[in-house]
Parts: sequence; C-alpha cells; structure tokens
Amino acid sequence: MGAWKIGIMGGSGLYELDGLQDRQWHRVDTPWGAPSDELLSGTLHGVELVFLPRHGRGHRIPPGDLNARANIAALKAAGCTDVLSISAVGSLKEEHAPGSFVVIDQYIDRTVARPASFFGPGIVAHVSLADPVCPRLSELAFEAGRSNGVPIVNGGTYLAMEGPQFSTRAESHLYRSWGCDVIGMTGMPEARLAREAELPYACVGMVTDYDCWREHTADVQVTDVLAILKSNAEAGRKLVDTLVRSLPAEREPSPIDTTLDMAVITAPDLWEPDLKARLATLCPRKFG
Ligand SMILES: CSC[C@H]1O[C@H](OP(=O)(O)O)[C@H](O)[C@@H]1O
Ligand SMILES: Nc1ncnc2[nH]cnc12
Repeated sequence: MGAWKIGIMGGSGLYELDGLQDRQWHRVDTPWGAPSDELLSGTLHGVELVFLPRHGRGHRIPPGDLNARANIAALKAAGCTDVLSISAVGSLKEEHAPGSFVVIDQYIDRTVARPASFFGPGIVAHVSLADPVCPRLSELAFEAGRSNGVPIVNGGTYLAMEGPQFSTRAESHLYRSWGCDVIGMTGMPEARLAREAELPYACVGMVTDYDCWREHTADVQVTDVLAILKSNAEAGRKLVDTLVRSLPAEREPSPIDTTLDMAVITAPDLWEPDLKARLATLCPRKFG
C-alpha cells in the first residue's frame, strides 16, 4: 500500500487546475520527446496531483499531433500512480445530452496515424486491453460526479476518430450503429499507452454536442463546443475535487500496476539496449 499521486490529463477547456497548494509548473522531457506542456504539480486536500493540459495551454496542438507517448511517459516519470482523463466528447446517443458526463469503459479505435506503443522491434509486448480502463478509478470518478449532481452515466463506448475534421454524417450514423456512446479525437492511443505504462487510467467524457446525426439539431461546430465547454470544465474541476476527497487514505495495489509481467514476449537476453534504456524510464521495475 502507498500514497496516491493522481495525474490529470486536461482536455479541451481544461487548461489549468485551480485550488492546488504548492503549485508549480515544471518542464519534463521523456525519451519519446516533450509532452504537450509543462506539468503542474501541487496538492489538493493533501493528495498529490500532477496536471497536464493535453493540447497545451492555449490549445495549440491538434489531436493528431499530440505526442501521447510523451504525455503518458511524463506523468509516469512524475511519479503518478493513476491517471484521470477529462475529455470533451460528442454524443452518439439521445440519452447523452450536452452537459452530461459519461465514464468511459470501452473504446473503438479508428485513429490511423499515431504512434500507439512504447514497444517495438527489439522488445515486443502485448498487453491486454479487454478492459481498457481501471474499474476502481472509474467508479470513484462516477461517484464523484454523481454526488456533485452532474448527469453522469457509468460506462460507455468511446469512438476515437483521427480528426481533426469532425465526422461525416455517414460516419456518425455508422458509429451509432456500432453502439458507440460518444466520440472524440484523443482517447486513443492514450488509453492503450497508459496500460503499457502500467498506469491505471479512467476517462470522464464531458458531452458538448450531438455530432451530426440528430435530426433538427445543428451539426457540430467548434463554436457550439466552446459555448458549453466552460460550464463542463467547471463541473470537471469539481469532479476532480470531490474524487480527491473521496480517495481511501492508502492506495491498495492494482493489478494494472504489474501489467508488463504478463505482456513482454521477447527473451530478456535479447532485449535491444536502446529501447530497454528508454523503457527503463517508463518501468524501472521491469527494465531498470
Ligand atoms: C474542441 S472539440 C474537439 C476536440 O475536443 C476533444 O479534445 P479532448 O479529448 O482533449 O477534450 C476532441 O477529442 C478534440 O480533440
Ligand atoms: N462531435 C465530436 N466529434 C469528435 N470530437 C469531439 N469532441 C467534442 N465533440 C466532438
């Protein structure tokens, strides 16, 4: 058992986390390059937090250009034990109205042009993604939202699209026919990389729009998203505050903490030295 240190990946509209004590922005570099921005460290109700604005302060980096490997590696290097993502999403179901939240439990990955693994030639690993999020952190996030009075659903499938353009109407209908709940451009490969980094990960999708499938509703535009982002982001901040206050004093180990023990297939004596050195920064327990 040990202490919690929660990484918060702030999505569109969430570029700062106020209320932190001993707050400090600091630069972190990783073997996979620089993260989207400096990390903001501090404590909230006695719990250590590390915040990273996913698109950088001022929203400078488009989804397809995010260095998700560096973002996850930076949070891991900063000592985070768990990561909570807060993401703006479009709704693919009537019941997920703008202003409501969905705690994601599954993903369909339609991204096409993003490095999606820390592993590669020289060290091969296959982690399980059957359950891509951490049930414990997801439950805490759901309960935090519920106790704040936010309309929130526990469980939903996130369709990760490449973007940066929004979907065509045919795509939007297709994703609905697949049973997807919400759509966004950043959930993957972030969630799969978190699992490779042995970081329990949860994602709260904050619904901003009905994408473009709904009759008599205007097709999504950034201006509509921005109009609701401010109130969503405020509710997202409150959820973080409530979640932190609800954490058990001691963090019980999670099975996700040791994911790589069952995933690396390459014989250790053949591990490629440069990749091993990079992976040692991500998982010293295994590669150090
Ligand atoms: C501003 S709407 C599109 C933008 O918002 C979402 O980003 P995030 O998940 O970081 O909140 C979506 O994935 C797009 O990147
Ligand atoms: N409709 C939508 N499609 C993709 N990403 C989004 N983020 C917020 N709304 C979105």
